[in-house]
Amino acid sequence: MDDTAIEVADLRKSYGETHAVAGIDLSISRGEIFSFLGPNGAGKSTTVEILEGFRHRDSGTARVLGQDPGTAGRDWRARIGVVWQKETMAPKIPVRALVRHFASYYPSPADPDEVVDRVGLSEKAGALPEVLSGGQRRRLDVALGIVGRPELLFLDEPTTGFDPGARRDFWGLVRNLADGGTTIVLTTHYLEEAEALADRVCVVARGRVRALDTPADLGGRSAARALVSWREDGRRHEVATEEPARVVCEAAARFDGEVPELTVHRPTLEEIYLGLIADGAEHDRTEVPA
Ligand SMILES: Nc1ncnc2c1ncn2[C@@H]1O[C@H](COP(=O)(O)OP(=O)(O)OP(=O)(O)O)[C@@H](O)[C@H]1O
Repeated sequence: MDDTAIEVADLRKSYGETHAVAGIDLSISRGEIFSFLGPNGAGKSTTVEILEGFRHRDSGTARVLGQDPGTAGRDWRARIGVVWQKETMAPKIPVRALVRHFASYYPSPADPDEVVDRVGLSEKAGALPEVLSGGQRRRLDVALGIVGRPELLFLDEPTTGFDPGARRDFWGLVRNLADGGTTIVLTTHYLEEAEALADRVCVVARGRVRALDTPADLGGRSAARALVSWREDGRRHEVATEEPARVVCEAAARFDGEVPELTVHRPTLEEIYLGLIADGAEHDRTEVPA
């Protein structure tokens, strides 16, 4: 079997004068958790909807599970799960019955009861969707997205409205799915979610890929200097260094033990991300003079 789940080259889509997707190239491996990050209006949803086969591209090539999403048929669609950014329209059917109903659309679905349990809705299995809380409603969307046992699962801001515990449970669920071989394409605005889950993150801004790498290496993060800071002689000292361990050891030797108010700071994914977005804005300004 081909190891590539998604391959796109020079993907483009405009709405009138808005170049929502302005030439995107990327490749996603089977079993990978791949995360899109980017500011509002960056072109993430448009890209993902083209890959899901719900939006037509203007130009470029796209292969998703070996087929062109613009022309692929029902068999292909049954291999894909989607959790939309907006709530799925749910009829007045209780949670468990609804998940069972959705399961009946797929050739080899998961056990609906197990799915309800996996998303943490067992206690609400008999409730109508309309009485669920925002976070519970979102979990129902996730249940409907995974009940067909998709090979490829698109999650568009899946944890909006989740409390911190539910978010961590959800991360566990996504990791389990990926361990079982499901390819996951996650769009999120939560940097910690991308960091916790993604094998690789793709920063998109103004319809283009700004950076694509592992969370640890994105934008040169792992090679970036650390900031070591401590209190000595009544004032704060700060050293930006590629060798934080050496700086800490030297300080520890001087103090013969604990170093007062010692901190070692490495750039967070959020700091790297904000830098990439700012760099991109500069780049765009030089490309398109006001
Ligand atoms: N149906 C549409 N008609 C016209 N313009 C659209 C349409 N859909 C999206 N756009 C525009 O295309 C650009 C990219 O939108 P898109 O929804 O892909 O961004 P996004 O990165 O998913 O944003 P967000 O993080 O806010 O969901 C935006 O400028 C948006 O206004």
